[in-house]
Amino acid sequence: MLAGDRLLPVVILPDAAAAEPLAAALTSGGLRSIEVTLRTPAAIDAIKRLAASSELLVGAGTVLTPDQAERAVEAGARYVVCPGFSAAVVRRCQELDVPVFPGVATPTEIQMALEAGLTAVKFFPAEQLGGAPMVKALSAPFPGMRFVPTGGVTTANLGAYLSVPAVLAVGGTWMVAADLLKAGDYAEITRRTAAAVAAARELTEGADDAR
Ligand SMILES: O=C(O)C(=O)C[C@H](O)[C@H](O)COP(=O)(O)O
Repeated sequence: MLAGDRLLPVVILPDAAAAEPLAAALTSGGLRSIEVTLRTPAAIDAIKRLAASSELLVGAGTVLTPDQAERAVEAGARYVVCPGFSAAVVRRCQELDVPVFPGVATPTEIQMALEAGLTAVKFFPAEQLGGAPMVKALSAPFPGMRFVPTGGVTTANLGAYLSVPAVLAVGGTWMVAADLLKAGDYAEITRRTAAAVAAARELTEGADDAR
């Protein structure tokens, strides 16, 4: 699902009316998914609008409770991302048949995710936890687990993450930074998105050639 672009833009939307121009900016930058965090009152409405009107695969982020997962899925979210591991949230998503990516930071949490039947998790906050070398070290004992490092990722360091075979995709707000959304600078959002897409494509194709 996220394996195509290997990039997941994480958005904190203050105003649901920004949903459509933002979707257009991301799509023209070459992206196909978006994670709308439930950090603002506009989030559920924004998910509804994106699910109804854009070609993007829309997910909900910062999901902390089973009820939030349910509301997000009702609004049209097709996957759920959490900052940490909650067995209750994971279970509800599985009941709803929606992919869920709980956040992990330790081997213990990865084992919890494995026990819950998951094959991919978010690694959060990635840079603060030790970056790409930490993902590499954590992935060694869990060969079946894939990671989505998020937190502190930028165009400058995404290559280090995407070079780790266990990394499914990287996520973050850098392509859709709050100041750009506030200023309505969709051209810069498209520019950052296109730069990230090009960097990710180059790395992924390079890795495929080397295999
Ligand atoms: O809470 C969640 O579920 C999240 O999605 C957390 C966000 O992914 C990170 O806060 C993004 O971090 P930055 O890219 O460094 O801004």
